[in-house]
Amino acid sequence: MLRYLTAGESHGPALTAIIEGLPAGLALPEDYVNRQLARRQGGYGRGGRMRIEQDQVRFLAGVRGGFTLGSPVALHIENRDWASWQEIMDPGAAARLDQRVVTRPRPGHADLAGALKYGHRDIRNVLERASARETAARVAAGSVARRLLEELGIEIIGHVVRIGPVAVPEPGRDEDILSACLAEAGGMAEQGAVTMPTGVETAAGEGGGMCSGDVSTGAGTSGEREMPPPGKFPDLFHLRELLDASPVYCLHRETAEAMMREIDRAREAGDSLGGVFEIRVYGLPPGLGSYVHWDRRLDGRLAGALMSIQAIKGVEIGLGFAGAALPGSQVHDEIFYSRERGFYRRTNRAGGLEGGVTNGEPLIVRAAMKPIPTLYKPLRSVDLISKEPFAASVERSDVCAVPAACVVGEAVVAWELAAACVEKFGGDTLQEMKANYQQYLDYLKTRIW
Ligand SMILES: Cc1cc2nc3c(=O)[nH]c(=O)nc-3n(C[C@H](O)[C@H](O)[C@H](O)COP(=O)(O)O)c2cc1C
Ligand SMILES: C=C(O[C@@H]1CC(C(=O)O)=C[C@@H](OP(=O)(O)O)[C@H]1O)C(=O)O
Repeated sequence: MLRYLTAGESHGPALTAIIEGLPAGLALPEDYVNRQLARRQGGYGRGGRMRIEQDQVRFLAGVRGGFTLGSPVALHIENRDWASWQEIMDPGAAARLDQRVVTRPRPGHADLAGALKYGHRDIRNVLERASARETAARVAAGSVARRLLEELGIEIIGHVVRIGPVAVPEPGRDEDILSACLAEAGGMAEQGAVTMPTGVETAAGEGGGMCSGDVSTGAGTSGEREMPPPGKFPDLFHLRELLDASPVYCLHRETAEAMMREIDRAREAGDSLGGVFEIRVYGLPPGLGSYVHWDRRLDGRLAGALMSIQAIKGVEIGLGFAGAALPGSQVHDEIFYSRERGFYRRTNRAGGLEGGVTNGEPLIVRAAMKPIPTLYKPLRSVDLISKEPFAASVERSDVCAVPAACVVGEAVVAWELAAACVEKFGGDTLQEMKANYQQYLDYLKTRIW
C-alpha cells in the first residue's frame, strides 16, 4: 500500500511529508521534485509570498545515493517566510501569541468553521494549516509518485482551460480541447503523435496496443475520428515546454492573454478568480482500479483526491456534466476490433475509465476551482470574539491560483495512479514491480489479439 501524510504550518519552519510503500531502487533526484515545486509556485495571479519562497526538497530518509531504499521516505521543504514569523509561530513557550491575532473570519476560507471546531480564539491557528501552502508538500509527494509512473511508461500532463469567465474555445465536432489548443499553439496537432519517450519498453515501445494516446480522442469530442496506431503519444515533451512558457499554463495563446487581462481586472477591483484545469494521463494499461467495491473504484479515488485540494469544488471525468444532457448514443464509446489494433475505440468520452477501472484510453479529468476567498476589498463578516460586524481580514493573498492548482492536480492524480499500480503490481523492488507489470502486459496481449 502506498500512503503519505503531510505536516507543517504555512509560516512555520517547514513542510514535511512521509511516504510509505515505495519499491526500493527508484531513482529519485531532488532536481526532479524541485522542477515540479517550481511549477507550482508559478502562474500569473500569485501574490507576494511566491517571491519569498524558493521551494526545494530535501530528503531526510528513505533515499540513498539518489535511489529509494524501500524504507519510508521523509522529505522536507523549508518555509523561507519563517524568518519573518519566528517570534509568532515559535513552537515553544516563547511564541508571541498576542501578535498578529486574527479574529475576523474570511467567508470562503476555513477560518470560522475551523475556529469553532478546534476551539481556537485566534483564527491564525486555523489558517496556518488550512492554507494551500500545504500543497507544496503534496506536490513533492506527487512528484515521487510521478517518477514511479514514468518507470511504467505512464505520463501526466495538465493545462488550464478556464479562468473566471474566460475559457478556451469550445472544441469543434471533430476536435477535443487539447488538440484544438495545440493547433492554435503552432500546428503541433498536425505533427501528430510520437513514440513514448520513457518507461517499460514493452508498455510503450512495442506498442502492445495498451495505450492509445491520441489527443483527438479526448473528452468534449462529439464526433468520431480514427486514432493513430497503438503505442503512439502526443509529443508530451514539446507540449510541456509550451505549457510552461504560458504564464497561465494554457496552450491557447489568445485565451491565455485574455485570462491574464481578466486577472489584472480582478486585482484592480480587489476581487479574485477561480477556473478549471484538465489533467490527462497517457500510457495507462487497462485494469487499474476495480468495480468490486465502492472504495476501490478509481473514479472515486481520483475525484476524492482532486476535491481534497484547497478550493476545488467540482470534478468531471470524460464528458462529465455535459454527458448528463446527451442521449446514451452520443456518450458511450463504441468498441471496435481489428487484427492490427486489437480492441479499440474511436472516441474517449468516458475519459479512460469504465466501471471505476482504466480501459486503456487516456485518462481525462477536470477540476473546478472556486475564486480565492481572501479579497482585498473584503466581504462582510462578524468578529469571532466581539460578534461585531466587520469587513473580513485581509491576509496577503493570491488573486488567482488556478495554474498552481493545476500542478497540484497533476500531483494528486499521479499519487492515486501510482497507488493503484502498487496495489496491482506490488513488489519490494522496482525491478520486481516492472517484471510483474510486464507479465500483466503479456497476459493482456493474449486477450486483446
Ligand atoms: C495553489 C493554491 C493557492 C491558494 N492561495 C490562496 C490565497 O492566496 N488566499 C486565499 O484566501 N486562498 C487561497 N487558496 C484557497 C484556500 O486555501 C481555500 O479556499 C481554503 O483553504 C478553504 O478551503 P475550501 O475552499 O476547499 O473550502 C489557494 C488554493 C490553492 C490550491
Ligand atoms: C504559501 C502559499 O500559498 C498561500 C496560500 C494561502 C491560502 O490561504 O491558501 C494564502 C497565501 O499565504 P500568505 O498569506 O502567506 O501569502 C498564499 O501565499 C503557497 O502556495 O506556497
